[in-house]
Amino acid sequence: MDLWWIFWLAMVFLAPLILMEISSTFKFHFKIISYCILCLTLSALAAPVCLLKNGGRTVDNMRIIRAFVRTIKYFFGLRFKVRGLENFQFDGPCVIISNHQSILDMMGLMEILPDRCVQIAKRELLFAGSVGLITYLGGVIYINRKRTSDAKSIMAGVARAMIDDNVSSDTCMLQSLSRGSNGLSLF
Ligand SMILES: CCCCCCCCCCCCCCCC(=O)OC[C@@H](O)COP(=O)(O)O
Repeated sequence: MDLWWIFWLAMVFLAPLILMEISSTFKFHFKIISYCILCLTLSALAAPVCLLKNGGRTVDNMRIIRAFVRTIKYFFGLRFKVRGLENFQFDGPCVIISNHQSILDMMGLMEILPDRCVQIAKRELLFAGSVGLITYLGGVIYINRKRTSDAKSIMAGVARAMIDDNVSSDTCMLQSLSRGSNGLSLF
């Protein structure tokens, strides 16, 4: 009986494990690619849940997206430590300005994301397959960074919506997700 297929199947699973032991560069890229594939897969799973629960594009879907994203840490054996959560208590509407460095930070963001928090992101995200779809369903507002006038008018619209929502400078919170700030830090 030809058992070569078992050998090749085993190699498909074993080769990455062996290469990860040998090369830290491979390990890094393998993990990043796995992370992206996981994001695409979870987005594809979360999209129908969002549509069934909330019917379309709404910030309420972010609760569902947040729950899906929070599972990613278990795939990679990660644990998050949040420092300064006492500075992150607020009653009314507010603006959160977060500093992030890569797509990996999204996991940390989702650990502390408050309910009904409308996010602003670069427009390119809309074209990221199922991730684009999930950001659309989650009510993300897109900014075209290549067209400053468009970006400005979108931001002006956001500002008007915030004024309508009674967000004043008193309720603005300047928080940072990066290390070393006085606000909130994620490790
Ligand atoms: C269920 C799995 C879902 C996975 C993805 C869900 C994502 C939902 C939240 C989206 C919020 C993302 C905020 C991104 C903000 C943004 O757009 O940052 C741009 C920066 O990077 C700078 O980019 P660059 O200059 O190209 O390095």
